[in-house]
Amino acid sequence: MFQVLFKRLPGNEDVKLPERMSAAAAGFDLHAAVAEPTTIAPGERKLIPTGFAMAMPEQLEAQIRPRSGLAFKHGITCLNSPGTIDADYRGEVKVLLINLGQEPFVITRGERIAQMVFQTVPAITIAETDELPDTVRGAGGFGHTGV
Ligand SMILES: O=c1ccn([C@H]2C[C@H](O)[C@@H](COP(=O)(O)OP(=O)(O)OP(=O)(O)O)O2)c(=O)[nH]1
Ligand SMILES: [Mg+2]
Repeated sequence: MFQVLFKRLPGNEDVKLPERMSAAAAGFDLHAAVAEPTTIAPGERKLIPTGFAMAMPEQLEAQIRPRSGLAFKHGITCLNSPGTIDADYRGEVKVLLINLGQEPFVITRGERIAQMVFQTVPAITIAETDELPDTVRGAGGFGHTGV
């Protein structure tokens, strides 16, 4: 079990912190902390504030992913999906949305705009070498096994 800390940023007492909408949901829904209704025009991207900052153990990262309902119904998705929240980031979590639909989309304060999924990050060390271990695949890739 990992403990994650959420800190509301000033002026956002009315905006819900990330929450699971079902007991075993993988994603914690993120709420928009826009001051006023914000329109994303077709093809436009906007960075949407969430009103909180966070701290998690360094074995974790958090991924910001789209909500499938918004994607399906309105073409709203995360441009940098999945967005990466580093364990040492203490700034406001923001969601980079893009409207791939045909209609303008209006985001209202408190609306659930994306979801955040936690993942463990393996501890690794890096070493430089002149020789890599052989494999059957070798350098084959990009469809070399056929379709
Ligand atoms: O959807 C996102 C993606 C990133 N971030 C924050 C947290 C993350 O830790 C930081 C940096 O993100 P990233 O590493 O993806 O961006 P970068 O362009 O490499 O910026 P930096 O040079 O600050 O790492 O920005 C968000 O709030 N939302
Ligand atoms: Mg980075």
